[in-house]
Amino acid sequence: MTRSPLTTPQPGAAPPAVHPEAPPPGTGLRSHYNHCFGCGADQRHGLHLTARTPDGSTVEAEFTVGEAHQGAPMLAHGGVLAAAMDEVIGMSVYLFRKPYVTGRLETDYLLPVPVGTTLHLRAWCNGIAGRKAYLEAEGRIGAPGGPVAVRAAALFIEVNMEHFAEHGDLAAIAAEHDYEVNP
Ligand SMILES: CCCCCCCC/C=C\CCCCCCCC(=O)SCCNC(=O)CCNC(=O)[C@H](O)C(C)(C)COP(=O)(O)OP(=O)(O)OC[C@H]1O[C@@H](n2cnc3c(N)ncnc32)[C@H](O)[C@@H]1OP(=O)(O)O
Repeated sequence: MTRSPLTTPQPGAAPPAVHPEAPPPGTGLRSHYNHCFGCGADQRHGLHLTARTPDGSTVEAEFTVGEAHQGAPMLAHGGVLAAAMDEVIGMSVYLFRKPYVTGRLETDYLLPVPVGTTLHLRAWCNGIAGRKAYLEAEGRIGAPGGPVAVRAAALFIEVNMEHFAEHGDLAAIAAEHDYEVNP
């Protein structure tokens, strides 16, 4: 991965520990929001990623590139692939049971990805320093051990739920999460 210093764990960053309330190994992860472009079942234009964790600290998902995801004829749009990486990384950091948002996302495109391809996505955390989580993901063509087509490195920043209340629609989130809007 060609990464910038901004997505390279800073000195003193600690390796992440599996959260005691993380889903057990082998468990599927539920969508964090029904209308999410990445994982929401009710978002008809979305990517519909469904993920699982093999070990409570990393996440795996598959994304099949469809006609709606084209950039060049019959080839995946780079921005859509970046969205898939953003989503799978977001799912992996949510295993730590805190709300995070993407601060920075870097993407390497190594191979063209034709429509109809299933990308096998994997995301993991390289370290945590305060509110900053340093994460990485890859997308492999056709199989978990297939050729790497996309790599991403990201810096996610921990926020509080008020972030979503102030800037978005906390009530919509609270409808799906165990969170009181007006405690
Ligand atoms: C949906 C809610 C559901 C809730 C349920 C639970 C949560 C579920 C969680 C996950 C599920 C999956 C989610 C999938 C979706 C994918 C994720 C997205 O697409 S998120 C959308 C795109 N991202 C934004 O909209 C962020 C917009 N930016 C901001 O709001 C702010 O800039 C923010 C919060 C990122 C930082 O602002 P500050 O004021 O809080 O903090 P400051 O002091 O600026 O930064 C803190 C530290 O981080 C560094 N930093 C911040 N941004 C950076 C950047 N872009 N590059 C490098 N460093 C950065 C700073 O230098 C600072 O570092 P130093 O502590 O001084 O060492």
